[in-house]
Amino acid sequence: MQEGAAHGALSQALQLAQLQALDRVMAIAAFEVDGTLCHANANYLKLMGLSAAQARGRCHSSFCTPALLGSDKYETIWSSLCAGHAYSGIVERLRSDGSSCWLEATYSPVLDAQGRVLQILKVATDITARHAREQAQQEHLRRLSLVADASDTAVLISDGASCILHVNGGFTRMFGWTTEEVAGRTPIALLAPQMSEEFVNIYRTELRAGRPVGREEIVVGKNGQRYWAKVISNPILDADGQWRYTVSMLTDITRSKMHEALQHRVLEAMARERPLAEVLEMVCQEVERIAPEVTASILEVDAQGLMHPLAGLSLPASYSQQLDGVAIGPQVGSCGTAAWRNAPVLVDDIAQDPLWSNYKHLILPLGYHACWSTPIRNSQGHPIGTFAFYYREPRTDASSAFHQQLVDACSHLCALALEREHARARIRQLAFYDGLTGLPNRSLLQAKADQAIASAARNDEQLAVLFIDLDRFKQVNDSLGHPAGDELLRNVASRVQQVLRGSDIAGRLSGDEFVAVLPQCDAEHVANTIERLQELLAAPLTIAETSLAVSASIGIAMFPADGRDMETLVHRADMAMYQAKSQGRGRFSFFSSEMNRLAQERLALETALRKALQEGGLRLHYQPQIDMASGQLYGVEALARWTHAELGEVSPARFIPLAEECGLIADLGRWALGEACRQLAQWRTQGLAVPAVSVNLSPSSFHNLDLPRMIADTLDRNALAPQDLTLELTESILLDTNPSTMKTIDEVHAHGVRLSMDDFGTGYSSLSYLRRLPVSELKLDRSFVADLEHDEAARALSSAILGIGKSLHLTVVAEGVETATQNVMLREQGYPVAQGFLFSRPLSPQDLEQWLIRRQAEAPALAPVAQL
Ligand SMILES: Nc1nc2c(ncn2[C@@H]2O[C@H](COP(=O)(O)O[C@H]3[C@@H](O)[C@H](n4cnc5c(=O)[nH]c(N)nc54)O[C@@H]3COP(=O)(O)O)[C@@H](O)[C@H]2O)c(=O)[nH]1
Repeated sequence: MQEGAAHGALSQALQLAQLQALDRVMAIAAFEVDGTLCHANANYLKLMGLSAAQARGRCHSSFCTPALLGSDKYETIWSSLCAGHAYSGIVERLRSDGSSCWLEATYSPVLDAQGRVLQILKVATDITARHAREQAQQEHLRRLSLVADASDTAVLISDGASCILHVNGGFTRMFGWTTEEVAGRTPIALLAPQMSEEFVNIYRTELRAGRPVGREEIVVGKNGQRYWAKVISNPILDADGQWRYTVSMLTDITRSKMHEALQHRVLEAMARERPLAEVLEMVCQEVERIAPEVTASILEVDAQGLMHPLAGLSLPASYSQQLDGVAIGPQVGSCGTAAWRNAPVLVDDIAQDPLWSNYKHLILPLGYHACWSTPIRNSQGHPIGTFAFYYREPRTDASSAFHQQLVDACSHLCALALEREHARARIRQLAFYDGLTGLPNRSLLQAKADQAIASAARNDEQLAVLFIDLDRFKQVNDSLGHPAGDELLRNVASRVQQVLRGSDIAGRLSGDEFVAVLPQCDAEHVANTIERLQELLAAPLTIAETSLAVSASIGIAMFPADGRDMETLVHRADMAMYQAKSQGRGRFSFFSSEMNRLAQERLALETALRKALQEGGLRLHYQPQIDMASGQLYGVEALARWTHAELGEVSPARFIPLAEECGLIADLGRWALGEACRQLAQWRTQGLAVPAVSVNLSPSSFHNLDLPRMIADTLDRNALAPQDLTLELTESILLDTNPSTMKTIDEVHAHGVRLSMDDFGTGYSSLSYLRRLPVSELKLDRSFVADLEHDEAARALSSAILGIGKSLHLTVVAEGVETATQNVMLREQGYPVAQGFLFSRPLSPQDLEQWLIRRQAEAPALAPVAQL
């Protein structure tokens, strides 16, 4: 009994201790069945932020969140408690300050002896901090999984046996499989079955050793879609260093990899100047390596719209050859139509598609059923080729995305290679061919001729070089304009080519000069060829609505007789051409050694003349011009003289044309002007009355727009008036089409310098021409004067010319008066001025001074002139 009482006391004490311990660590509260708080320990009050007085009478619902109160849950739980059922859970409650706290709580109904619920006892622990941590952790995990699933990187987790455990959303999107579909399968067998066993072993060894493995691989998805993927596999080891998992990440690098794989090789080949066909074949091979299910082909489309196979060795040559030269069009298979439309053409069923109706018999026997062709465009967007895939198996949607990327990469590269080739061809054309006629230019002609000459030398054969110069080409150019001249040259080039053999070489040197090289050719063959050429050239030709009679002067030099190299042969053929030209139009002439001698002489003379002009070796003589009425000096004409050290006196009739030909005439004119003005000024200083000086200027001197200023300076420098100077022009100036000529003439005239038309009556003496030129003087050509005494017509003409001059208020000077009879006749006709040996030959300045002094002394006897 005592023992029992002791045991009971101990048990009570223990219960009390437990309750006290519970009371110390837990928050405890008791609620009436209606929810009124009837007891709360210190922990509870503290947790809820209440004093005992504030807690008293509060209802349980006042601690609950509006969300809980608004839901059915609250009523359900409370009813269940009131029905005697306990409830445990994590609950959110509101403190007195409105903040929320999280409790791990147990609600226990307190029953009376009859089992009726008297109160609800709540025992709770504050887990607010833990709850916040867990929430944060969950959010972190949620975000992580979002990253994993939302990322485009495919992530795959496999175990140590390489069996797939999990794939992320990115994997599913990229490859089409969900985790459920691929769990348990090995990644390599699934994605890259082509991978070698050797690599698989290395791969596993590395992972087992804890080392990550990275590689770039072509991988295949659920529907056959292919990607070029960058794969990084990271092994996850456990605490014991055992390989437990592998996390592999696969990134789609198809586009960049394609560009890299293709561009690397192709651009390198281009940089190494490999031929176009080789570069494009490389593109096809690379494509077929990346996508073995296709056969690639590249065609070029030329400027005429004809197709030419460039690459695609996997297609039989017999097939490609049949496409060569086929014109693009609206129904010309996939390629011809793609180039025609300048848009991709995809034909999935060649057998049925009308685009292939004329060509399917070529391709179907080869086992191809589909063809996808894309135009290759130049930088202006025009089709210059096609890039095509031929398929033996039906195409799939999955593969076409991959193929599209290949097409994009390749057509760009092909365009680059083709455009580069076109640019090179254009450069070649510009560098070696004449832009106007398309004939080889001087450089190419030289190179080809060198080869032909070397071959002729080796085989001991003759070879002819023809120098062809069109007759009167300048006139066509000047009268019909340059476009007409160009057309004439193109036409002549084509006619020259027509008469030549395949082995002959034709080229254009410059202007209207062509050269032809005829290998294995004797003089007879040359003559025949030239005869045919002249006949062909003479065939009617209408340019700019004008019918032209074309002829050419041709010079011929023969290898080896006339020279052993092209330079010599062309030079000698040129000399022979001059010889031919001097004989009239449409002639030809073979080179001779006499011609050569003359040419050498001419060259020597040219050199000496240049030197004389530079070193003051030229002089001026002056021929008096006489006023017929008074017998007084009217003026003097300055005439150039040159005494050559070996040749002696060289006639101006020889060195003036030479100066024209070798471009010295403008310098000579400048010198003559300066010297004549200087001399006139000097005479005047000496007190000699020389009224004016005439200077001969060639038409080319008037091309110089600076001539008027130069004349004005010269006159100023010598204190002369403009009317002291007369410039003698020849009628050929009327044919000069240089735009500067008329402007210069007008300016010189406006300055007050007189202009005289020399040799009048021999050339283009037309009144309309004369009116255009502001001349003050005409000089009757001396041929009329020479014939005056014996020729009625000459007399009539000289009279008519005088009439023309008078009607235009021009002074007419009779040239070349040698006899007194001529002089009388001219005076009777009314000529106001005369010049000729009768009065004086051209004289040196000193002789002219003596002449003047003598005349002045004899003045009474000399005037009138008839007394001469
Ligand atoms: N552009 C330049 N042309 C010039 C210059 N100096 C001369 N020439 C031209 O050269 C041609 C030949 O000239 P030249 O041998 O001096 O002959 C001139 C006279 O000597 C000659 N003449 C004069 N009177 C007579 C004569 O009674 N009988 C006869 N047989 N010949 C005579 O005529 C030439 C002058 O002719 P023209 O100039 O037409 O007045 C000649 O065309 C010169 O023009 C020069 O510096 N620049």
